[in-house]
Amino acid sequence: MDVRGDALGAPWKSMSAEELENQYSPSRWVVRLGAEEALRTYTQIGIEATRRARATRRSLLHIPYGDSTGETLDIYLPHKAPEAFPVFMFVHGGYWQCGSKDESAFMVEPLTAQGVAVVTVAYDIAPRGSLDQMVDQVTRSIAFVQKRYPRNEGIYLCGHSAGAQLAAMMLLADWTELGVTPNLKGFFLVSGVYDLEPILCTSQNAPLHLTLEDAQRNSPQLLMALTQPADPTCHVLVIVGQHDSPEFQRQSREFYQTLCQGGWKAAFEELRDVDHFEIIENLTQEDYVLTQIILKTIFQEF
Ligand SMILES: N[C@@H](CC(=O)c1ccccc1NC=O)C(=O)O
Repeated sequence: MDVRGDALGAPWKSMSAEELENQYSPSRWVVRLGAEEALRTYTQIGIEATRRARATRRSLLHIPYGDSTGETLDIYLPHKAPEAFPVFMFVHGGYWQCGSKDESAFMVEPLTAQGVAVVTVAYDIAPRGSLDQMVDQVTRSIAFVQKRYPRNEGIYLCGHSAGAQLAAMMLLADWTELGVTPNLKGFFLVSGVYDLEPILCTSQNAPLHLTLEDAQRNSPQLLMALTQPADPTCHVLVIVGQHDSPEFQRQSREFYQTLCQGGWKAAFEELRDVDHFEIIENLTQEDYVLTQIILKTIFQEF
């Protein structure tokens, strides 16, 4: 392919190292605050939401779904937990090297108030875990939830940023060897990265040590082009913020297009006036547009 063709198909290939670093540093695109303050605020809101969730909701904390110390999850139950309920699982972001379930219970209050159980998933971030291990861990966390709540009214998987890559990989998971097919009814992929190759050229790769092969094996954008939907009725909503970087917006749009071409029931939303972090922070609010989209999807109110 000539240089022009390459740049058209993959505009990041013609970017300088500095520009690529910028495009893949979400906090630098926050307009309401400085980059460091934006990251601090995100963590604080997550910690506070988690504290409130644990104080006000019935919770089962640090439940192991596997043998590794990182393989635990938290379950937050609706108040008068009925026999059966939908389950919303959240896979946190942080470029596979930071973040934790213990500061990620943003959406617990509004969702449990409507009868939805919320599960926040921990996985072994780098340098302890490799990306292949993280994908395997998230797969097993979903199988664990299905086995624990076999009569669930649907599992809805949400991932943010790097967590959206992990969640998107679940569209391609092979459940046969786990002995259970989870009742996955919807995906919410928020401000994600679906083609990992550009990450190789950024400082984010220092603790990850991704090779080109690792990146390709874990890029749902590449893998999705080669597969058919396991369940064509499963909703996949690809969401990005107006103030996400152009590269993050391109990644979401192209992944959405690939999902459509592959026959998935996909939708795309660019949410106005929000950046990479505000989208998730706002899930603490019942009246936020994305909280409402999630509730409408779960309760099929269209
Ligand atoms: N150092 C990164 C941090 C970051 O990307 C991030 C932080 C918290 C949750 C998600 C994030 N992004 C992707 O996973 C930045 O520049 O914003």
